[in-house]
Amino acid sequence: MGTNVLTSSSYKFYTNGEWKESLSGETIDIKSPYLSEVIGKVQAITNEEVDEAICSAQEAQKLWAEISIQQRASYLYKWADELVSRQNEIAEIIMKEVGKSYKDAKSEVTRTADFIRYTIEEALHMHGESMRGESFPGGSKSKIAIIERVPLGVVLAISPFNYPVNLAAAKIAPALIAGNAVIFKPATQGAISGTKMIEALHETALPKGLVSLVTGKGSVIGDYLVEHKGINMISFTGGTHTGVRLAQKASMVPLVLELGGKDPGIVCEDADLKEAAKQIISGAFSYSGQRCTAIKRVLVNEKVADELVGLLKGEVEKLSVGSPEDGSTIVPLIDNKSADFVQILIADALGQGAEVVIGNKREHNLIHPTLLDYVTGEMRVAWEEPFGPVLPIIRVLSDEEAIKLANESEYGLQASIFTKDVNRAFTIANKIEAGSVQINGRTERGPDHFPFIGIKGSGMGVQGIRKSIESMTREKVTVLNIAE
Ligand SMILES: NC(=O)C1=CN([C@@H]2O[C@H](COP(=O)(O)OP(=O)(O)OC[C@H]3O[C@@H](n4cnc5c(N)ncnc54)[C@H](OP(=O)(O)O)[C@@H]3O)[C@@H](O)[C@H]2O)C=CC1
Ligand SMILES: O=C(O)[C@H](O)COP(=O)(O)O
Repeated sequence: MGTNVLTSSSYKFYTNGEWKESLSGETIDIKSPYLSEVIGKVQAITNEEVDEAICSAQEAQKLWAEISIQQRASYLYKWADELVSRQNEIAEIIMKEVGKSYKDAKSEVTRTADFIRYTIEEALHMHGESMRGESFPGGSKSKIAIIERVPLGVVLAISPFNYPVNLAAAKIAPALIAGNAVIFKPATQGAISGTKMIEALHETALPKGLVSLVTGKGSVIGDYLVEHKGINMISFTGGTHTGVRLAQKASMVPLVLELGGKDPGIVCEDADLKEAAKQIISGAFSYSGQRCTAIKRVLVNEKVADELVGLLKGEVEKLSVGSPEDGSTIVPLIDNKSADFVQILIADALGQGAEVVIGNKREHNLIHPTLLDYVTGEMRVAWEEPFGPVLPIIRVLSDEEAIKLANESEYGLQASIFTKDVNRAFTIANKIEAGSVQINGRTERGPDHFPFIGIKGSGMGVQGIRKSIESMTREKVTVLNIAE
């Protein structure tokens, strides 16, 4: 850390194997969330440039699907190696661009390299199947179906700001190994990190046109990309509002959507409260709560609520607050608008009788970790995703009430249950409407080969290495009729 890694004030977009400036002549300023300065500009590309990218992707994909998976793997292994060798530079850019601590940014890069390698290995070990007609009444033994997975074509990968490298590569790697081409649209705040990741991919001498980096505001080029007839599959991670809009615009293409969340941490009266408090605070406040999987509300049994609140407060007091350059856990939010939104949720709750346990302090877009007690269902913070460091505590009288409140949410990403009674944990888990339920642990996406699922307003389809590969391929059946 320390040297200035942002060497170019204006970053180019990437298509057909070349780095280009947009003919629009327009760029977008990328302002660091904590440095109060513009750290670079990215191209605002035109619809015609999107067309060119998709056209070259279609061409390149045909040949890419023809070569062997071992050949495709060799490019991706090189990509993983390149990322590792550039980890310090990329981590520093992630830190500056999205305000994530250097340590977390670095582990995002190494996690990405691990992800790519595991994706290759998984794909190498995925095989088709065959079946004979004789199993069905009247069917014949001489009819054999060979069922293989084939690529879908051109995958549109749209990623959010909070994991600008990892969540993008988590789409690009499975798409490529399965034989697809990729149009990658990074979050604008995150596009420089995305550019660096694609520079590493470019170093592998990947065939021209196979991957394009298209930069520009989602509100400007998003619909054009999503509705484009040359796109055969969309993998999107981002907010629920954007995802729902996208689903309405996209027609007749498979979609995987990983969206927002309001993960509850349910604490039963028999829980190990000390451990629960640790897990909840780490789950809620890492990277200032800017994680889809952050614990975003605590539903605690009234009998142990006072004790838990004391323990939670103690854990919050240990959190470091400040600059990502100092390795702080609580860092300035991505922009002022996001901080304003968190502030509105806090003010609404306080106006309706919630009590501040700790926090509710703000310096520009840095919001100190805030615990709110006595939150009720009337308050917005009980239901809305803050994407910031505020954790509401709702006191409940029973497991049934906790389950009811958990399920009344529009979201269904994950939930955590804290109890020493495994039967009780399963009884609750079975009733929770969420993609995943964690028992005695914080909500989180990893390890990355686990299926990662959002239901209701939290998404559609499944990610996770094998599931991502499956989502970017389809089954194809070839039937052999042997002469008898
Ligand atoms: N379930 C999951 O796996 C995850 C979910 N998330 C969710 O993402 C949100 C935070 O990320 P954030 O980046 O702010 O999310 P946004 O929804 O604002 O943006 C996500 C991506 O969508 C793009 N986009 C914006 N408008 C359109 C459009 N009309 N058509 C197509 N694409 C568009 C954005 O581009 P641009 O930046 O240019 O606007 C960005 O690349 C939170 O709600 C969080 O919960 C985050 C991570 C993981
Ligand atoms: O954006 C997010 O929040 C991630 O998908 C969650 O990943 P994590 O649980 O590994 O932080």
